[in-house]
Amino acid sequence: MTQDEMKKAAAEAALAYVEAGSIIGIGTGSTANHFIDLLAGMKSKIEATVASSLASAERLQKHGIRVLDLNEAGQLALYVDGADESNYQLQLIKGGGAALTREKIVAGASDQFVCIADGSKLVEVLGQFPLPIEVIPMARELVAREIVKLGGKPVVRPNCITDNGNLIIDVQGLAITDASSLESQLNQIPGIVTNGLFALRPADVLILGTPTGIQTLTA
Ligand SMILES: O=C[C@H](O)[C@H](O)[C@H](O)COP(=O)(O)O
Repeated sequence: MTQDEMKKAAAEAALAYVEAGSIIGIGTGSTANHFIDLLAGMKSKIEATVASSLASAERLQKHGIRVLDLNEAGQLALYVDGADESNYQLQLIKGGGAALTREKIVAGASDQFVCIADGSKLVEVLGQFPLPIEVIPMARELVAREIVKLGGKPVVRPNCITDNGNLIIDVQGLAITDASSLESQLNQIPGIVTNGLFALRPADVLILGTPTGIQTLTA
């Protein structure tokens, strides 16, 4: 089974969490794209979606799935999205596709967060994947200096402007043993819009596609 087939298997398993008549929050990335494509097969059963990126909104609309602004939709029952890493507490690193801020907003507006990924994303300690941080452009150098003080190596992601018009700084070299504290600490630095740690609001369910089948972890 390829990595992409495992992503697709996880996305398929997440369909079981979709309740008829509901509005569903939709993440971003290759795994979320599988979920969107599969959701198209049951689009008449749901009311609408809220997308965490312009790319996901476009893909949903191409399938004829209704996309609402979050402000119109209110509290959502379910959010389905991928991740770059998860630990066993279902704390995540996200933002490899630069959509972390909108993803965190939609996850925060959802009662249940079902994360879908291939098995390689499950790790003991977060931080092998560089931590993405969305930064307002004028604060780039300030934020980079503060990250160095925290022991990280900041790398501005080339040719990347987020849907919100900001930069992404990827932070290498962090072994993240207290993800909640680091998430809060980073968000205190002026110019950081948000960081890619989803620890204060982790996933509720993690569905992993593995070579031997689906593995489901719950918080
Ligand atoms: O910004 C992008 C998101 O956080 C994605 O959910 C994450 O990068 C995982 O992407 P993929 O499903 O392509 O591995």
